[in-house]
Amino acid sequence: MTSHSGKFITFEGIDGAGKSTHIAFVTEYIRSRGINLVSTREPGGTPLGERIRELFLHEKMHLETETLLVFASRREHVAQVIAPALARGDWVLSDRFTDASFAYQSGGRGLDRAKLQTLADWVHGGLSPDLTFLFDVPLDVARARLDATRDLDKFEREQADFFNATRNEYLRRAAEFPGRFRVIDSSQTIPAIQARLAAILEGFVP
Ligand SMILES: Nc1ncnc2c1ncn2[C@@H]1O[C@H](COP(=O)(O)OP(=O)(O)O)[C@@H](O)[C@H]1O
Ligand SMILES: Cc1cn([C@H]2C[C@H](O)[C@@H](COP(=O)(O)OP(=O)(O)O)O2)c(=O)[nH]c1=O
Repeated sequence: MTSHSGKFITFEGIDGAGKSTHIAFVTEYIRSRGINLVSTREPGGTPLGERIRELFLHEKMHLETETLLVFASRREHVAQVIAPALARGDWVLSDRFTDASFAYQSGGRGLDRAKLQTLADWVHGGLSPDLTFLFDVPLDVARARLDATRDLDKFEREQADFFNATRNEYLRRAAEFPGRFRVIDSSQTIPAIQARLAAILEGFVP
């Protein structure tokens, strides 16, 4: 649906699903094919977006304020980073994009999906991911991995019901858009996951 020549790949999953671990592998895999790529993330990806990210992650606010902030960050990200990179023919790897807003703000928090769709139509400017990896894992596995590693942000401190609803919305989106989503069972070992990622990418890179 997009007119660019680069590819736009996004990475999604509940906190602790292993997204960061596997982005590194995919980045290396694509670079090794001689493709220029831009690695970025949301919320963030631009200097303004990174400032929004700090507010978004650490301040308490109304659900709709939170949603508007993340889409403001995304608008800047699309305009300054994603669209120009794709137009140059570079590939863009983004640690989260709009599916995260559906999963967290709608699935987890209960915002009306129609409002998110309106914002997405407004902010994307016709652009959409070509491929989305969803790292899917049961909540107890994700929590055990996170507890072992770091201080949690406000989303990571949420309760089990929130993360189960978030995960379910991701899976619902994956079923709705099977053409671009690849669901990865992240309870497997890292080498098993890498083998699956390589098999998917083999069919995707030129
Ligand atoms: N398949 C896996 N098996 C065991 N540990 C894993 C696996 N994937 C990730 N981890 C570990 O779990 C923790 C969280 O992974 P991370 O990639 O930071 O998750 P996310 O970015 O999705 O929050 C890290 O310590 C990481 O090494
Ligand atoms: C992009 C996005 C992220 N988030 C949340 C999910 C994560 O809990 C948090 C930051 O994501 P992330 O960068 O994946 O966190 P970390 O660096 O700790 O792995 O923001 C939303 O709630 N909505 C969104 O639209």
